[in-house]
Amino acid sequence: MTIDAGIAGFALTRVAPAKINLALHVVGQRADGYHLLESLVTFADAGDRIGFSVSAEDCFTLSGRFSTDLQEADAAGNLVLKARDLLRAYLAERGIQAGPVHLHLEKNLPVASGIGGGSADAAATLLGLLELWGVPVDHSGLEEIALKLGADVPMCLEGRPLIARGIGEDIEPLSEFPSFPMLIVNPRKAVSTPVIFRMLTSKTNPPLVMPPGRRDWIETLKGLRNDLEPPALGLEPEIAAVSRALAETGASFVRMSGSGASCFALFANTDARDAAADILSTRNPSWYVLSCSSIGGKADDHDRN
Ligand SMILES: C[C@](O)(CO)[C@H](O)COP(=O)(O)OP(=O)(O)OC[C@H]1O[C@@H](n2ccc(N)nc2=O)[C@H](O)[C@@H]1O
Ligand SMILES: Nc1ncnc2c1ncn2[C@@H]1O[C@H](COP(=O)(O)OP(=O)(O)OP(=O)(O)O)[C@@H](O)[C@H]1O
Repeated sequence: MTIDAGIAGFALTRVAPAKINLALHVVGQRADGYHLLESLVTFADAGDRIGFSVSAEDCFTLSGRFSTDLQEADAAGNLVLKARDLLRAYLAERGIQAGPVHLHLEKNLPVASGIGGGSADAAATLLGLLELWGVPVDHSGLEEIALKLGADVPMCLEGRPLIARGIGEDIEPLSEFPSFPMLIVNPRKAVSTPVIFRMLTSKTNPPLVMPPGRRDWIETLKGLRNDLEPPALGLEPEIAAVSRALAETGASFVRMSGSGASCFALFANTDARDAAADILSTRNPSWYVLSCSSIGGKADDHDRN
């Protein structure tokens, strides 16, 4: 694994979008220790990028603002390479030989930050390799590979608003969820997902209930929770500062995503989001601030700019 110039010149590129848990209810625990969740999820229109080219031999290169945070890790532990190897093994079992590839990861999302960067990379790698290799894999086969890579990978394959249940594999698309101007802010403190799950005091919390009929989505979100927020706040108090700073910008809605420490804010329009991004970046130069929009299902009447 080497750090190199970048993603230009690849045969194919794919964005691996940041995942946002708009709400995350922990409703039980399986015998193997994994937690049962009910999560309302959307995705940003920004994230990591992955480049794909056919090559004489397999290779993996990295660039991007957060690439050095992954350099330390064993290259074989990178979810991009795990996804390549699992897909190749799945195809080999079915008599399909998948040739060597050069994969490039432009790591733009902070690592271990609750926005599923590694899971998004794994999902984008699966989808990109299928296209590069020109091989057919049915949806259930792909979901089976995805779940082996991580509980968040099946939802990242979907990449659109959805409700996830089970440990994340039971997915119901939410076509009516709109796009929102959004900020994602991380205090640059890595938070370990298994540690936060272990810190949970209650494993059986009230379920995620969606009100019937036409919804005010912001009011709906306010009635839901992220059950991982209290333990994450206990471990990393700066999450409270991020959340407070976002709320003070006048955002319509603020919450922590996943196991933290990233928080997100939804805004009524792009002007309000851009003004908030300027203020937060100036006052907190060490924080990671991503100005983007969430990807909508169908209806999209929230950005009145
Ligand atoms: C917090 C979330 O990001 C919400 O979407 C996910 O539940 C975590 O998904 P992920 O990072 O892809 O999780 P994995 O890589 O599969 O698991 C990491 C660790 O998190 C814990 N884990 C994860 C998912 C889950 N439903 N219950 C768990 O208890 C387990 O200790 C597991 O060993
Ligand atoms: N391509 C990758 N990008 C990010 N992390 C990776 C990658 N490959 C392996 N990892 C490892 O996976 C762990 C989780 O990283 P990730 O950034 O996906 O966390 P996260 O955003 O908290 O995920 P989630 O929201 O799914 O819990 C890190 O400790 C990191 O070392």
